[in-house]
Amino acid sequence: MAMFSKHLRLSSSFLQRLRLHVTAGNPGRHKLSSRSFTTIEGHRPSIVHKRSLDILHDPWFNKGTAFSMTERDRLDLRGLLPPNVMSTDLQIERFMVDLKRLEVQARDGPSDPNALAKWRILNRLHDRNEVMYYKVLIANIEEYAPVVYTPTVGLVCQNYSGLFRRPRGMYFSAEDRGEMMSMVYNWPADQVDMIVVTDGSRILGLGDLGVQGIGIAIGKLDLYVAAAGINPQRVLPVMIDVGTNNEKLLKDSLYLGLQQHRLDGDDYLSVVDEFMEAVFIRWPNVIVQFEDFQSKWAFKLLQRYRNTYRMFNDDVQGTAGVAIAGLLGAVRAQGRSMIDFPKQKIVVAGAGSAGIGVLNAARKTMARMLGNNEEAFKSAKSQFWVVDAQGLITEGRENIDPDALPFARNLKEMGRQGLREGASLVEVVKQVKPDVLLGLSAVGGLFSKEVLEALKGSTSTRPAIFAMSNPTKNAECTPEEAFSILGENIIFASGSPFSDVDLGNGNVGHCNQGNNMYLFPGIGLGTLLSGARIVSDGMLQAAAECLAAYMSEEEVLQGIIFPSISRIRDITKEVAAAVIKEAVEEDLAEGYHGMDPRELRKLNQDEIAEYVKNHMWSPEYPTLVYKKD
Ligand SMILES: NC(=O)c1ccc[n+]([C@@H]2O[C@H](COP(=O)([O-])OP(=O)(O)OC[C@H]3O[C@@H](n4cnc5c(N)ncnc54)[C@H](O)[C@@H]3O)[C@@H](O)[C@H]2O)c1
Ligand SMILES: O=C(O)C[C@H](O)C(=O)O
Ligand SMILES: [Mg+2]
Repeated sequence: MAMFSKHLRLSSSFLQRLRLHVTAGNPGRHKLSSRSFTTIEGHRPSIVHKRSLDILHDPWFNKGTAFSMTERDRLDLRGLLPPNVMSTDLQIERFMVDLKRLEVQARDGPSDPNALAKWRILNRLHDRNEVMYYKVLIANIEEYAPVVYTPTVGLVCQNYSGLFRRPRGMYFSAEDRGEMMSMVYNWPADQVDMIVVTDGSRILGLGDLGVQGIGIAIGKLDLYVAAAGINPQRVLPVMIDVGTNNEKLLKDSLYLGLQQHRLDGDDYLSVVDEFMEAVFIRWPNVIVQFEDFQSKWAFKLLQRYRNTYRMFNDDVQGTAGVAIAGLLGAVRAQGRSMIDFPKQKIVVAGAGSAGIGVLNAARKTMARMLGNNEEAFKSAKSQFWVVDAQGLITEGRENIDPDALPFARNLKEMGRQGLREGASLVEVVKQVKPDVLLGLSAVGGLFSKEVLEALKGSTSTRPAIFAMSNPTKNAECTPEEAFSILGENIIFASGSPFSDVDLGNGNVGHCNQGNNMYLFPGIGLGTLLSGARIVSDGMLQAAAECLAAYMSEEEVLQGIIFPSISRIRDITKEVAAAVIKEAVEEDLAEGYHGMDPRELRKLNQDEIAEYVKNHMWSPEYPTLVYKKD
């Protein structure tokens, strides 16, 4: 209680400060009828309490050369900008010419040497004009998602100390213990819908990058805005800095984070607990996405918070859903029905947060198809062989990780199969002859020539290879390697983007991007708009099934099992609608702003889709109106 009143005091001084800042039209005040929807994220004027240079330096309000002359007069901007008033289109064109200047030498494949330079140009735009930034990103998502997101975001995190200019997001460090409840009021927005938080301990497949991991939270939230239409004023990237075990960073005098080894045990938990309590006190309806936590904590934190808070872990749960959709697509691509999935033999390389997440979800999906009982769940286990850094995981493993234990193979049975504890990946592939080889190991090139040669013995009519580790150099193999060794009759997906492969006979080997980006934005948006108190297994399952069903029969037969990223806004809308529907069915939905749960329950499928669409923010300049304090 004492803590709470301290807060309220801080909160009122904070509010005063905030009044100096922003009062963008509050969409929450609009009452929705269940049958007629107004455009919520529409184009009402924004009231501003500042003028002149303060506006030009504010990325929320800045329009740069696009300010009309009347608006320049109204806001005391005349003379502060070059006189030529530009249309938004011209403004974007001028920016794109600058960005594309790097293109000449940048067309040499996925490891684009100018990627970091492009990120810098885009980041500078993000800092000075939010609307324009998202307009550029959404209109060119295929080209620039790989810059603001995987793989370039990995390079950005690795070099963050050098790239850091203007802060973005919040940092909660071990030194802030006891202060978080008040610190959280230092953030200027009264409404935050989405937080992506990391502790920087496992950034993509690049290991512990400490405080520099904030880049991944920023990149994920860029996709929340671009794909899910979450209003960029209501997203918050967060870094929980409990130290780093990266010896290089500990010795680097330019490192921006706490230079101490990571907290562990109860000390670690107390920091994360305090952070969760603080953000949910200030923003009770926020959704917190956990991102790139080392496996050791990923599962524990998920279990600790998932029944109390609106949160999910993207690497465990988002990845699982995307993999399930891909695995079902791979069955369909063999010309078989999805219900044949429980017959697939699946070898998984990697038993970390992502690998175990996928295994648990795949086993449950098989069990559901086999009758959804204990027996079905038991028998589904026999379809998986899991290989980690120490080889095949069996019950003979000493100090086995409890999360991997359910997938440990029986030693005797393995003996009969010609395998043993710790058998190498190539041995496992040779003996098992799997339908699917799925990598979440973070080891680039793990699917070596030898492993891919062994996969030629697969009993599948169309073997599937999922090289899901990120970024690009950590992919277990490239599509060129896969298609050149196994021929064209395979399904290929990678976590980071690769180009399709010219097979030289007029055919193209399709490279799918199997990345959790196809689910997390829709899971977040659906949870937000349903007002579900928690993110349930059923909601996650509905999201995965929606993605699986999104691809047409024709596409799947061509080996296209995931949509192109250019369709990400559309797929996200559908995923969000599926999540809302499930939340309503499970009686978890508590509504959102003007849409109360009873009204939500009355909506049919099309109306839910419309409700989602109308709540997606689009980058358009609002008219600014000055109001004195
Ligand atoms: N495509 C996606 O959407 C997606 C989503 C999440 C994670 N990932 C990627 O998955 C990778 C792993 O993430 P994580 O959180 O599970 O990491 P992690 O560190 O928790 O797990 C890595 C696992 O790989 C195993 N491994 C290491 N060397 C191996 C080897 N030679 N052979 C077989 N297994 C080996 C380790 O023993 C461990 O079990 C990362 O590269 C990450 O970027 C991709
Ligand atoms: O960030 C990505 O591209 C996917 C995933 O969350 C990962 O950790 O690799
Ligand atoms: Mg991740």
